[in-house]
Amino acid sequence: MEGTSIKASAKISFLSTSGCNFRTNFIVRKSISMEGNGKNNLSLRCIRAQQSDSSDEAAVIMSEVNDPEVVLKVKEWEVGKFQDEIAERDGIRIRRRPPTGPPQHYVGPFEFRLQNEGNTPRNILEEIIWHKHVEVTQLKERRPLHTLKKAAESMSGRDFIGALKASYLRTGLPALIAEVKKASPSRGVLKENFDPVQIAQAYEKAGAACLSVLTDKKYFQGSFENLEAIRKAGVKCPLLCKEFIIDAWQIYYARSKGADAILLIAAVLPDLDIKYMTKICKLLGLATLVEVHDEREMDRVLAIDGIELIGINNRNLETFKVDMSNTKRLLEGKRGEIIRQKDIIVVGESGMFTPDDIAYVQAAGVKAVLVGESIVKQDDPGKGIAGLFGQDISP
Ligand SMILES: O=P(O)(O)OC[C@@H](O)[C@@H](O)c1c[nH]c2ccccc12
Repeated sequence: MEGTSIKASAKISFLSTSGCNFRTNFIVRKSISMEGNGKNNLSLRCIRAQQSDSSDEAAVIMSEVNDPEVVLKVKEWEVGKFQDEIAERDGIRIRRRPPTGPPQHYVGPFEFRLQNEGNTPRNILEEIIWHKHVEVTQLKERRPLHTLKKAAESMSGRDFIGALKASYLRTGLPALIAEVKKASPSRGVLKENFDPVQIAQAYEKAGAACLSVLTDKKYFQGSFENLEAIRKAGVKCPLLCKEFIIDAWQIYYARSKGADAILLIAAVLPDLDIKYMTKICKLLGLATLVEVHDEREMDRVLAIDGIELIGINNRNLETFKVDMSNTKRLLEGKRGEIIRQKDIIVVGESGMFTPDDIAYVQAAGVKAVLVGESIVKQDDPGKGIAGLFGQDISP
């Protein structure tokens, strides 16, 4: 337990269960790295995957050993094991889980809190991701991938990117992805009497091309029930499931609840994850919005084949600072050229309140905007949209 500082004197240090896991993990990692990378015996590695990790993915990998898709799946499994190393190589600062175990330990009625550099999140995004990791691990136990897959594959989807393009052609203004957002960690509760279906219907009527529905409970007071309810209420706008995705399982889950698109955050996901998850989305007929915040993330995403939709977040998810010039900076010069060549649609995200804001990001090159706070806060979110654009954009 070297390097562990115990905050209060009454608190006791002990080796947590996760400490044991790490040791097991270490042994597994060692044996895998001895096999080299990439070209070694695939099935041997699959068997090892199954032996070392009783997860669903390993079972799926085993059942599809002869499928070319398996290569990617094994990669995904590897990403799980080598996550930190791969993430570091891609310049990712967000760690997927606390390196020294969760910060809280419950033993019977007692809570032990060990705090040290390793188990305290460095910023809000990291805190969200650590929480998501626990949440998804629990959800996956209740709904294994193979049962979920059937539900996801039986859903029919709407064309998210097509709707954005059609709206841009219709209005000559950036297509609106209107966000159904009750609260956020940076702004607190945005709307007290929050009726997600009513808001979604008002957005659609007022000219939104697509909707974004927050599904994270703890930090955004969203839910998958909201997503499902909006879909079932007959709203025709394609739906983006606004979730912190760290595991392919979540994509199938989102689809089974009615999503037409999902968000992948480049600050969180290594290239390998982005490639693999985009591939799954294509198989399921979902669009992928890949979110970047800085030049490095933009360059990583531009180097990945098959990306059709990139979001530039004006809000830094580590500090909450909003800076609209971010969109402009990331679209200047060579990057803008590549985006045009590849025919990628860029979505300006966050912190837009006025027609001037819209004009500013449109001049920078975006063809769509993702807006939550400024419209959801209005008594009539439909009127909020007209206010945001300075004109009625309803169809
Ligand atoms: O409410 P705003 O400032 O208009 O922002 C909307 C949207 O861009 C924001 O909610 C968002 C962008 N990327 C995210 C990733 C996770 C959670 C939320 C977000």
